[in-house]
Amino acid sequence: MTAITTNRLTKRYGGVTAVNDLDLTVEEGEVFGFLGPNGAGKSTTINVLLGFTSPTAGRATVLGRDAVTESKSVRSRIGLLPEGYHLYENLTGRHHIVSAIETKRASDDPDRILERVGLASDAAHRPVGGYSKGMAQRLTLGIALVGNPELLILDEPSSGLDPTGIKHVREIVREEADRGTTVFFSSHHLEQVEKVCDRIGIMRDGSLATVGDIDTLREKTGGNVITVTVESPPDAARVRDIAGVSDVTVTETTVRLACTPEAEQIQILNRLDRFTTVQEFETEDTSLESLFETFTSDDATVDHDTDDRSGVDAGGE
Ligand SMILES: Nc1ncnc2c1ncn2[C@@H]1O[C@H](COP(=O)(O)OP(=O)(O)OP(=O)(O)O)[C@@H](O)[C@H]1O
Repeated sequence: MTAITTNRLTKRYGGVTAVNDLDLTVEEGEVFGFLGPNGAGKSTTINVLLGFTSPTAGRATVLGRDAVTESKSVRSRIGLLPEGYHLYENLTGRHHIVSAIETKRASDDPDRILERVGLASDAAHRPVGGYSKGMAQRLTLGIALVGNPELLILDEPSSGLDPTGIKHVREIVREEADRGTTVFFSSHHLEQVEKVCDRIGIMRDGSLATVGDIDTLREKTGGNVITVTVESPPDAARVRDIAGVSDVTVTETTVRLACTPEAEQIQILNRLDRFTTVQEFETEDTSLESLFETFTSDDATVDHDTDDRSGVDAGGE
């Protein structure tokens, strides 16, 4: 079973199309990074998945149930960390966890959850009105973990967290994935996404611009960057003419070569060696940040053939 499937999902607000014909599939047990620039339609999609808003057209299925007509039963199986979760200032952190356990009719040990999210016992007994942003975020994550949810929907989970907290979120996400939980992780924190997600989908203007694991996306967008240490600077124009080189930056001691996806690195280095002496080289992977730019910049094109899984559940549409 897939954890999330949307088929031609569309949501319009008046003249604004927030989500446009979206086909998305998230497999059970995967950590899926849901990315996109501001206004791309991420929150609207999440709101449809949770049954908080109805689609204008199309369908969303979550944990095998219809997100609109069976939203209550869907929500009981989900752990949600929404952006800007409302906490009750006068209640303690522990009290929040206890009430979440009662509401979900779960049997969790509240202290175990507080310990998991790194809220030390004295903090857990203080009213949350005095919490820092990061402590409030840890508590919200704790609330999401109540009841061993089958699907965790995390909207900007690293918001307000210090580097230790950010690492801690990653560890919790991996632990949850290891016990079979599906994690739907929406974030602008690309470094965190790159470290924790199995697959990512990048939204743009309400549709998926691309989806896949990061290595596959790297292959699609092409190329690596090779930084070469050289004996003397070669003529940049001649280096630029080497087949497979898309961009060149020359300094006194280095040549930085952006290569096309199909380029043979060794041939490029051999050619470069004719214009200078290659001493050593290093290859860098394209960062998720530059992939994100590739798929969301104004001149980016939507990658139509990436999600081969979408068609399977889309009833052949
Ligand atoms: N309730 C609403 N009424 C009118 N327009 C809305 C509403 N909710 C969202 N929109 C519009 O839909 C589009 C998508 O918004 P959405 O909040 O889903 O984007 P997002 O990807 O979550 O952005 P961000 O990264 O800024 O949170 C935007 O143009 C937004 O203005």
